[in-house]
Amino acid sequence: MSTATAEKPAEAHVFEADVARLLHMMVHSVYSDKDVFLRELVSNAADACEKLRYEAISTPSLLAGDPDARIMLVLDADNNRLVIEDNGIGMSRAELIEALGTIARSGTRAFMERIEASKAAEGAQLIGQFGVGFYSSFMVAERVDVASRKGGEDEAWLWSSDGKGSYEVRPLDLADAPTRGTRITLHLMEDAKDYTRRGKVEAIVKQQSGHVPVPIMLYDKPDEKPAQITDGTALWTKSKNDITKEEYADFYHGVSGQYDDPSLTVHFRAEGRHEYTTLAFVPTTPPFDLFDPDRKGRMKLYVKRIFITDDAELLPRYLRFVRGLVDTSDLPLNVSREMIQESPILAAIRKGVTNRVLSAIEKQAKDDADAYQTFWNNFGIVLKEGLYDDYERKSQLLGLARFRTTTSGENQRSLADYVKDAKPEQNAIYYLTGSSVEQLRVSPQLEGFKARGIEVLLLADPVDSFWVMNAPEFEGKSFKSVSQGAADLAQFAKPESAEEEKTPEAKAEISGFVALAKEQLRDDVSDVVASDRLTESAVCLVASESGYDRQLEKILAGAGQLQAASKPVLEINPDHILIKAIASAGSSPALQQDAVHLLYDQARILDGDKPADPRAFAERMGRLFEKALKA
Ligand SMILES: Nc1ncnc2c1ncn2[C@@H]1O[C@H](COP(=O)(O)OP(=O)(O)OP(=O)(O)O)[C@@H](O)[C@H]1O
Repeated sequence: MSTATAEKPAEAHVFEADVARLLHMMVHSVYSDKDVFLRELVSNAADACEKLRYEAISTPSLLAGDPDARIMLVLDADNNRLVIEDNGIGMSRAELIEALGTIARSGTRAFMERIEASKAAEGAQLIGQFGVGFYSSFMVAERVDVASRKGGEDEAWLWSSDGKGSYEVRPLDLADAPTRGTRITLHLMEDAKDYTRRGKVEAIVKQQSGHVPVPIMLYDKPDEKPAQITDGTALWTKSKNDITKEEYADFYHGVSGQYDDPSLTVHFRAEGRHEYTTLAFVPTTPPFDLFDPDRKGRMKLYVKRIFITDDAELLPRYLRFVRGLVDTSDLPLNVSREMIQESPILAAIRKGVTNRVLSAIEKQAKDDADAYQTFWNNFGIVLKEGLYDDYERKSQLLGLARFRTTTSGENQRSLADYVKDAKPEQNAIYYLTGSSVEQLRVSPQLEGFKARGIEVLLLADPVDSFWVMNAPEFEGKSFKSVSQGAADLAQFAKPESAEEEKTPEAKAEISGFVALAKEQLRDDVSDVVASDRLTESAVCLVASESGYDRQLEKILAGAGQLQAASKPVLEINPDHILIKAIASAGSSPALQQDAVHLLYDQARILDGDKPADPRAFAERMGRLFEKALKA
């Protein structure tokens, strides 16, 4: 019996504003690679088949007489149409409206900003990554009809749109709908007629979607017999030796939605206590969502080749740039959310996969320094989160870390390099944190270290301030900030141009100066000390031995997480000409006082801060200029 197509009129809906904007952009931007629409539709069709397989575990009747998943591509050159049909889960009326009228994903706005600013090629890559796949069909079609019947239901619906702001949904006669699943008919634009050519479609599908785990059938014409063009064998189940580099790359494109080639491929089968297969890739270019606040990984969990979830956190967050999957036969197919979180089997799998991925990265570091450097430039900042997060693997991760240092120039050095070149008497790894390497390089705190030839790590990523606090020793050496506490430089031989002994008068003048500075700056600093840290600059600020590192304090204050900032210590260079001159200017106390405050402000500016009181700073400068110019 026919459904009530005639009785129920089509309902008109307007696209959610974001969808309308997105569609406008898709249609009006000239992407170099329109072929991606096919990859997106085939991938949705495959997902729908996987969802059905999953649902059928608890409700076998859903498969009713048609148990084998398939995707059908029908070429219809006479009518200028291309049809993509699957016998998967299908969509109800509400699901059609929800899935094809809105954009559920949170990253959409960011996507649109990126796509508006992007070049053609990048735009095409972004489509897949942001999960706006279906809408890409409007790049080639002037009208798209989606006929769908949800598994187990006895009604079917037709969604239809020209992509220009609105769409219609109406009931569909069951005879005109797939028995189960979704049929998408693309009414191709004049310049997209080529997508009815067998050669073209077959080549694109094999290249882009050759490894989707559902067989794909191609019909040359609507009523002809189909040919199977891909066999639906999951690539990861094949032996490594039977897989070419290109096949891995194709698979990676599909699983990641990225268009670059993987820089590392990790494929292994674990046997023994737990059985699972992992196929994981490290991208060459960083995925756009690397710094999403949720820091979620994108590894997919399969059980016996059935897709279960991409939310199983199969790798620690600091490896969230890795894309791929784990397929295990050790979990039941109806594994629940709670089970995913608590399963000891998954915990063991997580550990195993993490170890394998890290060893592959370690191997690359050892065997191919250039490739590893690129890896580190892309992902080092994320991997370093593990130095903070992953207690067990801190030492291993320290071994992988690379740093800019006072001696590295534009290169980066490992801690093993650092330790190898350290002074024999040196028992610490010195570092300085800040907001940019350029600023750190000219920091006065480094002078005494540079003068004595002691290398200092320059740490400019925000995460650096956190992990160094609890970093374990590396090859017997602990981490020590050069901007905190005493500089412990006395143990190292002084440079050749060391100062001669000071006269008692000179010593008295310096102590007088220190006393004056303490008195004048008592509200700003916790102490004023003469030190051997400086060789060129007159002053610098350091954190007290017991307080937070200066940079960490700034980060915490910026995030509103600091109750009360601690006062820094002002260190002075007793050999500096300016200090000597001010110290001996006892006959002009007003000038001396101004100079002390200006020195303090100078130290703040060198630290990347503003003067403590900009107005007072300007006035003091003014007085000093006046005096100097009148003299
Ligand atoms: N053939 C289909 N069968 C069933 N549902 C589908 C089909 N095609 C699309 N959908 C539904 O429409 C939604 C939107 O699809 P779209 O391609 O725009 O994004 P997505 O598939 O969610 O994201 P991504 O492309 O990143 O996987 C899907 O999540 C799915 O619920």
